[in-house]
Amino acid sequence: MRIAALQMKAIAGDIEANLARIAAAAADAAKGGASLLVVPELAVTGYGAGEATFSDIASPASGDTVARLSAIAREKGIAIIAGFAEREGTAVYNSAVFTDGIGTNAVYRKSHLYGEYERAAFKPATPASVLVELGGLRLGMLICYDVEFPENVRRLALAGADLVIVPTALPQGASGTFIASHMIQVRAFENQVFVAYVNHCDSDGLFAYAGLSRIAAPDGTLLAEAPAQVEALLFADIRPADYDTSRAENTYLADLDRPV
Ligand SMILES: NCCCCC(N)=O
Repeated sequence: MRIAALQMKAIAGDIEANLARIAAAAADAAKGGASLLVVPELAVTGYGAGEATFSDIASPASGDTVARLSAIAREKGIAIIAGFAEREGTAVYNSAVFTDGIGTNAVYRKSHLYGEYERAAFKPATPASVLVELGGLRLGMLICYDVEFPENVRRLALAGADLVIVPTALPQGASGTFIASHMIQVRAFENQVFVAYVNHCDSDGLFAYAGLSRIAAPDGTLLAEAPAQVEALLFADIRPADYDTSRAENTYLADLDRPV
């Protein structure tokens, strides 16, 4: 299955502009033969929108934001995973939705919020394995900081995920460069899964982002990577059978509970 990942300069607080950008990328991704388009953390609202704006424009899983993403997926003929601010009652979650546009929607809520900015705006969710099937593959979702906790990726791998999708808002800096340039490939290798790590680029007035989006294979190699500061649409062919040797040589999951 071919996937596409949009490293995106989102506009803080401008849902219309961000949805238009996502729709254009969905058209390009479908033309490129992709079955799935992934866009960054809070791509619909912009990561730097701020607590008050998140509260004002947050939308329930059954609401307008997911409906419009689903309509884009249906119109362009491609599934979409997108970060959005999700409202449930008085709570607002930092969420990501999978929609195939033809009836399947699945929402994942970020469990490991990063910094006071996020903790002031969002409610943390209990860590959970949200898996969806697409193109014969099992996709799991995490959001940015979640992936920096090995337990979260391991949980998805043990639940049967072939591919872990990570919408992200990784800031510029030495730590961000290390995480993007090293940690993501290790997460893929130590769990023998594919990992798609999809970041913002440039800045939104509040944050400057590292870019450096990438799609890593189970053997730790990169199938695609973006530069630091510009928008990019990445493509990768996800073929688990190509990594049977890696799985046979690196039996972490099988050996996890083997008696010592
Ligand atoms: N190293 C922590 C960066 C996490 C940023 C985020 N949006 O979760």
